[in-house]
This record gives sequence, C-alpha cells and structure tokens, in this order.
Amino acid sequence: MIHCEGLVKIYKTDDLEVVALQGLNLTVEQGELMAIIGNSGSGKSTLLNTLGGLDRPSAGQVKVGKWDLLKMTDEQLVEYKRDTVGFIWQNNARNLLPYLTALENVEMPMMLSGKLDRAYAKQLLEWVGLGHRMNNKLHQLSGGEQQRVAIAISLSNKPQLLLADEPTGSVDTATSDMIMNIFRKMNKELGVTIVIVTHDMELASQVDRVVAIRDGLTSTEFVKHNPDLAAHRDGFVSFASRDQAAHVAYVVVDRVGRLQVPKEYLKAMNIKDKVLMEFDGEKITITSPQSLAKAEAAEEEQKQEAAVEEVKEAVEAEKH
Ligand SMILES: Nc1ncnc2c1ncn2[C@@H]1O[C@H](COP(=O)(O)OP(=O)(O)OP(=O)(O)O)[C@@H](O)[C@H]1O
Repeated sequence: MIHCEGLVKIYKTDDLEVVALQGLNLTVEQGELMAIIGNSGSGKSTLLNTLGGLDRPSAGQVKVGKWDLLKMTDEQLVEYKRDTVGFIWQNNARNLLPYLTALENVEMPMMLSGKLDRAYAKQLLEWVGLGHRMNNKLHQLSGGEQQRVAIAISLSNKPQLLLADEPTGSVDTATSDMIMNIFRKMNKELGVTIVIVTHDMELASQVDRVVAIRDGLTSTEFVKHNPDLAAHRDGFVSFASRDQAAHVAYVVVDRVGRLQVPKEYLKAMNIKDKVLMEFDGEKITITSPQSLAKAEAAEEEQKQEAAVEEVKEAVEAEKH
C-alpha cells in the first residue's frame, strides 16, 4: 500500500533549510494497522503529511497504491486526497464545525465531494458509538466524543488509507482504548490500512508493528512476536500479557546496507566518525578505534612486562 524509498523532505524558510526526512525507507502492506514512534522533531508529522498529500516530497520515492506522490499533478493530488486518504489529527478543531450536529459534520465532506450518503454517515456514527448523539451540536459533545466524530469524518470518503497523527493525544485512557478498538474494528471490517503516529508507548504496544523514526530515518522496527498466542495466553487477554506480548526490536538495514547506531551507544563507546567492524562468521562486532588503541597499548605493556621478566629470570639463572 505504501512504499517510500530514499524519501527526502526539505523545508525552506527564508535562508534556512531544514532536512526533516533524510532518505527514509518505509513499506506498509495493504490492510496493516501499524504505528510510527519517534522523538519530537524526528519527522513523524512530516512523513504523515507527505503520505496524506498535504506536503510535497522533495526527492526519493513515495507511492501509495497506484499513486506516485512525487510525480502527481495538482489535480491528481486533489483527487488523491478526496478519494484515497482519510486524516485524523490530535487537534480535531481542524476538521470539525462546532455549530453543526455530529451527523451534519460527517455529511459535510460528502456534500463537498458531491457524494452525500446519509445512511452511511449514520452508520459511521453508530460504528464509533455515537448513534445516540448524532443530532447533538458539536459543542455539546465531550473532547473524546468529538474525536470519535473526527474518526467518522475521516472515513466518510471510504478511504483505503487512514492516517492518524496523535489521535489519542488529548483524551483520557478509557477514550484512548475506545479509539484503538474503533481503529481495530475499521481495519478488520473495512480493510482500511491504518498508520498511527504516536508518542504513547501503551498505544504502540497494541499494534503488531511499530516503526521508530530517528533524525528523519527509519531506525528500528518492533514486530510483535506471535501476537495471537501472546494476547490469548491462558485463554484471556490480560494487560500484563498485552504488555509482555513483546515486540522484538529489529534495526532497519537499508538496501545499500546502512543502519543507524543509537546516539547513546555511540556516546558510551566514544565513537565519532569511524569504527572497526569485524565478522567472525556468526556475529558482526563494532569496536571504537579508541578501544582498539587501548587494547593495543595494553598488549604492548604486557609484552614489555614479559620481556622484563625474561631478563630478570636470565639474570637470576646467571647468578646460580
Ligand atoms: N513547515 C515547516 N517549516 C520548517 N520546518 C519544519 C516545518 N515542519 C516541520 N519542520 C521541521 O522538520 C523537523 C521534523 O518535524 P516534524 O513535525 O515532522 O517532527 P515530529 O516528529 O512530528 O515532532 P512532534 O512529535 O514534536 O510533532 C523539525 O526539525 C521541524 O522543526
């Protein structure tokens, strides 16, 4: 469904250039429900905005379904946004109208694209658990309820891809769980591919695959190990088993063999611009040049000590 290779996004402001994505690779299969995590400023929103057609990529490859986002014309981009993607933001004020009812809010984008389908709008609100509140004005709904209206709106154009930027960022744990359940249901029943950007590790632990972005590059992939077995161990889903349905962390290696070593490892090993790499047939070991220099110095010292010992022994032997 999504294929990014060497994706670059540069923001230019006055005389400043910010490289937000520096050659990122990412593949998301059709029908996947996955999460993207990363520190603030790592490029998560830039990636999501690029995938959603809100930001134009600067270079590289970005394909979503049949669309090539780098080569699309402005007209194609409008068509892509209207028909293929749905978007959910943390701050849902961006796509909600407070003076309209929940139902009218869901119908609005349908009307704008000339495809009003009241029955489907009502069904969407039922799906997100707001069947009984559909005639309430938006300002009469709680933050969590408004967020669920936003989810219904994001699905109103029957998208193949749903992009959610911190969808649970401003709601409580119960609402966050409810939103995750809605995503799972939509993913399973409608087959929508869902990509969630989040800071929330608890939320990330609920999906099968999590991709971490560091400095505008995909650095690590966490894949849930045997998710069904872990979730249903002892015949029920417990929070402990959900947390322990451990994701195995894989470092991402790109097509030309590059990988990112975490900054804290580099610091701890005092590695700057070069390392030594050895392969013993089973493992690849990375050593800092300083460690090697230290090891060589220690070896040299040992040799000198041994030589001194030898001389001492020879002198002792002479004496006798
Ligand atoms: N419109 C813009 N103009 C200039 N620089 C930008 C713009 N949008 C993002 N950036 C810069 O690009 C980099 C990546 O930002 P981005 O918002 O994608 O990060 P993020 O991982 O989503 O962060 P957060 O979790 O804080 O939202 C940052 O250095 C940011 O300052």
